Amino acid sequence: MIGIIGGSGIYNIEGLKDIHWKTISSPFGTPSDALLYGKLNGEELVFLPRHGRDHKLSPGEINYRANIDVLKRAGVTDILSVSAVGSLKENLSPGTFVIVDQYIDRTVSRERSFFGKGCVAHVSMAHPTCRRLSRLIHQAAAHAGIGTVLGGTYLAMEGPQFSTLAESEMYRSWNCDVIGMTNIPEAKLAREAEMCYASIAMVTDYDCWHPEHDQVTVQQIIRILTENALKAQKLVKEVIPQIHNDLSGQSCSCRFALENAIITAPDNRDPDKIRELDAVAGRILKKG
Ligand SMILES: CSC[C@H]1O[C@H](OP(=O)(O)O)[C@H](O)[C@@H]1O
Ligand SMILES: Nc1ncnc2[nH]cnc12
Repeated sequence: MIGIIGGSGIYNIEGLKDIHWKTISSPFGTPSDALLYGKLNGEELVFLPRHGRDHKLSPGEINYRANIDVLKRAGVTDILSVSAVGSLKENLSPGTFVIVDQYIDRTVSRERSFFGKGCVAHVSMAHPTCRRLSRLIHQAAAHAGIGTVLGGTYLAMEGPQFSTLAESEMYRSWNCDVIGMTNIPEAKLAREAEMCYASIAMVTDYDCWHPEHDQVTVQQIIRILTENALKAQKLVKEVIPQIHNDLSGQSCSCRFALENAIITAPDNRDPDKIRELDAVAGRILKKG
């Protein structure tokens, strides 16, 4: 099952048929919204608006753990994240789609793990997005005549305020490509939940560092997103069947991320914590 997390400006999936909203509860609290189930060209998917349907949650208020947990409970194996980002590179102009492959985490006040307090785990984040899914998106986009940049480092900032000029310059000196506020902890939690996660970052602005461009504003972001909405929807439509048909997903390493990650011995694990982890870590915990 494919799950799409829609960011700013993406509050539905066009052409989705047989739709219904379903509220799924999570031991990790309240997710951003109910899940929208539907079929796109006959293939079932679920959609979750990251900030809620009415965009009422700021990046730091989103319950990322609950979001990933309910997607896992819905049977989602592959997550496509769609996000608005600022550009930190001259050549990544507004309108460019970047398929993110690295993150630098500068967020400060978010729950970033399902584990701890009774069951400790350490997963690898060396390659934080799914390379298989990312390649499928890149190929499907090319097939649809949509140019995408395969690979790019996303600087995850806390927000909700945009960066200062000094911060923006510092992130540029770190060779980051794009900047946003939401992909972390989402990508970390998807990895802990053994789900494939890929991120389509749509460049909407040059943040505040570019001498020939005004500082970023929400109005500017929405204008660029509206201009690119069709392209994003087309890309999603193109890639869904490719993901469905890719049988190699079943053996993708993302799906086994917890294989050697839990350090707390079975006898020492807190039963309440284990119950909380029933969906995200069910596969591995059943093994004992
Ligand atoms: C409305 S602009 C800032 C906002 O947009 C991005 O969110 P998302 O990744 O959900 O598209 C950015 O990270 C900020 O949260
Ligand atoms: N410049 C920017 N900084 C952080 N998040 C963003 N989302 C879109 N543009 C952004």
